[in-house]
Amino acid sequence: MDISNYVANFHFDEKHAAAFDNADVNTIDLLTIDVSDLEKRTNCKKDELIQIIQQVSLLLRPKRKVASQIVQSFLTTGDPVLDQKLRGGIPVGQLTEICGESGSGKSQLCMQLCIMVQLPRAFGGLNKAAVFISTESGLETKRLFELAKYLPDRFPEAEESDVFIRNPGDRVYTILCPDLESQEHIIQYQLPILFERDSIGLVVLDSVAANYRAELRYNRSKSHYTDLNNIATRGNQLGKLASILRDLSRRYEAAVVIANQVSDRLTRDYDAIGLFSLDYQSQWFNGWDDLDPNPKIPSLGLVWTNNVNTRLALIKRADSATVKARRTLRVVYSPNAARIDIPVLIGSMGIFVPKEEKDASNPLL
Ligand SMILES: Nc1ncnc2c1ncn2[C@@H]1O[C@H](COP(=O)(O)OP(=O)(O)OP(=O)(O)O)[C@@H](O)[C@H]1O
Repeated sequence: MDISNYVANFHFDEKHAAAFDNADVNTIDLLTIDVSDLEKRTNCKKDELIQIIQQVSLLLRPKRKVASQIVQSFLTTGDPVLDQKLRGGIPVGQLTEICGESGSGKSQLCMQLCIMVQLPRAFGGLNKAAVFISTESGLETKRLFELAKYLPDRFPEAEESDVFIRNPGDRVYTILCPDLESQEHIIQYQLPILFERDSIGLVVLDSVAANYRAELRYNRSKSHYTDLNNIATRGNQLGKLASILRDLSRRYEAAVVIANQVSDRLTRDYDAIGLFSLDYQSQWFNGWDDLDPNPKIPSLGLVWTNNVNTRLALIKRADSATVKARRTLRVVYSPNAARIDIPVLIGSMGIFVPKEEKDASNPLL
């Protein structure tokens, strides 16, 4: 009997344990098969079976938590104003997606978080290591060092030694997975081992869509059935991926940040397709609406959207042709923060809210 997989220190008496083993009844069977069928299969008495089922059900009942007992912790972005607007920073124990077009700064923000997670808790870090899983090109270690070098500028009131990281690469595990098979293997088997061996506070997956786009794509010009099959397989794999990451993030109190690519969004005639159409409604969870200059759609569709707790979009501003480093960081949806557009800049120190915005949002900062 496999009860020890679910609860510790629960033992069936010898008679029932032998009966369940002989009838090949496991814990799930015990809780799901009709008790009369169990009675026939195991030759145990019905009232004894009911008693055992009640005991096991009680032990497996989810622990109740009231909202006030749930304490949400966050990893700092390294910018107090950005953290304030995100209502704390990057949530721990949840999945956060950062989507945006190429060059919008997704990897920059991910690398920045790999530095921040190493900081002491007093500065919003978790004093833990990061895992950076890349699917396209490896981690830019030179940039990682540059970001770490600017920590004293980010925390001017701190003693320099408190925010000094001599070798930021020492606490960032980097893994390159160039195809879907290695990606699945790494996330399912290697990542849990890393979590057991070291104190990990952040997992970055940069970017999630690359391998799915290459291997399980929707391609109308080929067989329609292959397309449908690919969509179903992809949905299944994405659900599994999110579930493993969510489980690890909760169990080990880590933040999980996933970079996602985008494709162009075509404006549609809503008079024709209706306001209840998915195309119209999706503006609220995709991040870009038709009023944005170059509307986009995050890759991987609805299944993935449903698996992500927080979606942040990095949007190149209309004036980014003149001021190249300007971006809008949009909270698309989040359990912690309202939808909001935050003007940010990408500079040598990483992503930050420019001074004039800081002054406008809080004159004390
Ligand atoms: N050392 C630096 N100093 C200032 N800005 C930088 C520096 N390095 C990169 N950038 C900025 O970051 C942008 C690139 O960001 P990043 O590589 O994170 O994009 P991305 O969204 O991850 O793109 P992709 O999807 O193609 O990987 C550049 O356009 C540049 O403006």
